[in-house]
Amino acid sequence: MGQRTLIIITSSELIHEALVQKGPLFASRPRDSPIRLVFSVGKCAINSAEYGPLWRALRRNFVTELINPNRIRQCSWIRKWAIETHLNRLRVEASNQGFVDVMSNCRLTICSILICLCFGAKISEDRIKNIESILKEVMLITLPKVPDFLPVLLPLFRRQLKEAKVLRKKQMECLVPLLRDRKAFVESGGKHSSSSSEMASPIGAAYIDSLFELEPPTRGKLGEEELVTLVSEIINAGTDTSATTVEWALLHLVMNQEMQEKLYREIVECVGKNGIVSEEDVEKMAFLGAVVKETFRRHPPSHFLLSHAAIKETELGGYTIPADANIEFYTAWVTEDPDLWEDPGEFRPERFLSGGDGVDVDVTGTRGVKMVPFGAGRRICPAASLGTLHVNLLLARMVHTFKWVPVPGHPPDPTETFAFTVVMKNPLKAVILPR
Ligand code: HEM
Repeated sequence: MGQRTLIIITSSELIHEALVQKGPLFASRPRDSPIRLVFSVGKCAINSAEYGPLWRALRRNFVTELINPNRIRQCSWIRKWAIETHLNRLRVEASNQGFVDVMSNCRLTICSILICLCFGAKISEDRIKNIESILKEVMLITLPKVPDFLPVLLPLFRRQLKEAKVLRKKQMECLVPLLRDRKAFVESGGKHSSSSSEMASPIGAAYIDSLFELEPPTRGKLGEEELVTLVSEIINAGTDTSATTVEWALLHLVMNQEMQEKLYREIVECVGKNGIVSEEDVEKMAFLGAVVKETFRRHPPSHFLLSHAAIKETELGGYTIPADANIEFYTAWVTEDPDLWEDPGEFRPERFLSGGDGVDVDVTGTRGVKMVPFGAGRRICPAASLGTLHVNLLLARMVHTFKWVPVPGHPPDPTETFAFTVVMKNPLKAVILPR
């Protein structure tokens, strides 16, 4: 890999011009650093004509098999099961230690939902914890590093390359058994039973089934290495982003009890004090939607988008972008811009209600870039609606079931730190009181 120019784009107009107006000229940059390649086999046949068609086939498959509205409805039992388990776990944790840790619980719950969506299997909490921690390590080791931009420095990263290979082995060991179980289950028409997991219905119930079948153009079926990579990417892409959002939203609700009461009242008006919030209910809750949007604006889980590359020399906003330049988009900047937002540093969900400065915002960025928590253009997060549903539902059920208050003597600390997503440096702890 030769040396490439690195360009970081921060302006709202240039992000829009590059990703929406000139999208095809700013293609995805396949993961091609040696450390990333350890985890990206196959999907990432660099410099090969295969990458584009394979990526498009996977994306199409993702949309039809994982996030179409019918499939989302079919899988609502998974969220119900995972969130009930989540609320019980919080009760136990609170009675054992007097408070709960928000992030670790939300990560575990979202991760269990995504594992179940992918493999159609309910597995033990210890196994979910093991998968979650291995995938978190994978995510951290594959973050962009200096040799991604300056390959000449690669020799300094030999130790990390070795560590990456050991980690890849662990990743395969924890996911391949699930994958083989599911395959045997599907091939036996639902008769095969495994001692290590409880399988859901074999037909159409697990995302991995569609990957077993997939035959992308120019190549045969995907192998186990590739399947593990693809499923890990989905679990990683959906876990931290959603869990971080719930944690930041709750931080504001803990610090501002009036806001929390307003949200609680909206939920009770919709489902009653003892009802159970459903997926249809959350769509009717305007204030909940506003709290979640304001969280995406004020605390976008990811400050940068995925890497892009200029496929040929291109003009952007009057500048010449050289062919093959690495383009990074720093999108968090636009949500802090006082020309685009009133008092951008304030957390004020009402800005997304009638008359507010955010009410007409297009979060897909198609009509202009004011906030793009899911990216924009051809590479926009394919699961934005599913991610939003997970956040809305989890937050609504947590606020409906418990009143959230600060731990006495330990006020929440809103300092940020970077760990793939931008998270709270000191994870949120709170006391929960039954409603
Ligand atoms: C609150 C939740 C979420 C947020 C804020 C979020 C945000 C993002 C962002 C910013 C990107 C990069 C887009 C770009 O570079 O233009 C992305 C990509 C992606 N997201 Fe999400 N996401 C969320 C939930 C999910 C969920 C639940 C899944 C899976 C079920 C998922 C799967 C993906 C995948 C597979 C990609 C990569 C697409 C590609 O390679 O083209 N995301 N997401």
